[in-house]
Amino acid sequence: MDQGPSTSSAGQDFGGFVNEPVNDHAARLLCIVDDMCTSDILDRHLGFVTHKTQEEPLAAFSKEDLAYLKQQRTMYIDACAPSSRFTIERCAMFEEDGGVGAKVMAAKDLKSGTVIQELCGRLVTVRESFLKPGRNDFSVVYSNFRKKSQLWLGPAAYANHDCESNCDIFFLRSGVACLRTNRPVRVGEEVTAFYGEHYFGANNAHCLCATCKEKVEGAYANTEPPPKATPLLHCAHCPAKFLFKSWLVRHLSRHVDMCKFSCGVCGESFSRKSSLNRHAVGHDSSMTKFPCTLCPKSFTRKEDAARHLNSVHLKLSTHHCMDCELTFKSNKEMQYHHNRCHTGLKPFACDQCDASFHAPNALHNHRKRRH
Ligand SMILES: C[S@@+](CC[C@H](N)C(=O)[O-])C[C@H]1O[C@@H](n2cnc3c(N)ncnc32)[C@H](O)[C@@H]1O
Repeated sequence: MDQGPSTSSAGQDFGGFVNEPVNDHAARLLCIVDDMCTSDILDRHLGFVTHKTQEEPLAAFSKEDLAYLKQQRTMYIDACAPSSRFTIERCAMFEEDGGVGAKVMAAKDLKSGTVIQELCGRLVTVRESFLKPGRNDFSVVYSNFRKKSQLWLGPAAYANHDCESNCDIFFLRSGVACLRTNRPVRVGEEVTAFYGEHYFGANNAHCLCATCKEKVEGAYANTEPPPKATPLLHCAHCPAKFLFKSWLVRHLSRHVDMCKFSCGVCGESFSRKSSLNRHAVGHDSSMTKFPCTLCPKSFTRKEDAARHLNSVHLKLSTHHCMDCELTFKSNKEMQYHHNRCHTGLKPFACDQCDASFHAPNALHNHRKRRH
């Protein structure tokens, strides 16, 4: 999101930009506390797993870190409170969000110029090298004026971009910005921000906002030549199609023998040797440093212990991806994520052209856009 000087309304220090030393620790900490808050507060409230930066957890939190976590928690608690002037809801509009996106909707009529303080987020300046595309760069504010990028994480990060947005960024205090309406917003209307002229490609050519749709601009414009159909590799055993041979080869192993690696200690079987190896260290007590607090199981990785606690004991998101640490509310959501991020599987084929997609909502968007 590009922010020139004109949108810096309240904060004279421009949200902590002035002479602020760039500090990867601060950025990491913000990612970690935000992931914790969205898991604990927002995801429980919504009933699905929202975006995560996947930053490695800290070994220990200092007193200052805990105070920081508390402040971030307060932002989400206020945002999810019944008195909040907006709600955060599921949004299946953008394929890039992997079926687990969210959007902000007005819960009350708002006059033009309303500072929605509870729709805020914390800003931390980052080096470009810190940002990992598609992982931790999902909410970045860029200042054309100061030539710096800042992560902006908190409830406000769920506001989508619209080329004629109804809100602007408003700097509340050093390091904290919220949204302010720039025209009257009616209850039930989506609350949107303007990310910048070129956030979704040059002149926002890939923008999928409602305004672009209405004006047949951005990704809806008919100016591009029809996309050249990429020859897809077909699986001989099922309808799956793949872009790369390596993806097809990996997929084919599923049709051969799903469980060819079995554990010599407990007999559990796995389709991959790496999964068996990971499982086997669980039998070696010298390697398991993270015990479950509620049962005798022990884990080599802190994330695995947390995932076990969440799924087995707390019955939170029980469907975990077999290839990464993300968990999902339903098996379908997990499968769509797995298709998109790990196998490239595109089982949802368009009946009017050669395109196929990882999830039904992506197919639906394609049909609406192209046919
Ligand atoms: C700051 S997040 C907004 C919240 C997002 N919907 C989510 O749940 O993660 C930015 C991401 O939302 C999606 N997005 C928001 N507005 C968009 C738009 N106008 N066109 C395309 N994608 C958009 C893109 O995936 C983008 O990377």
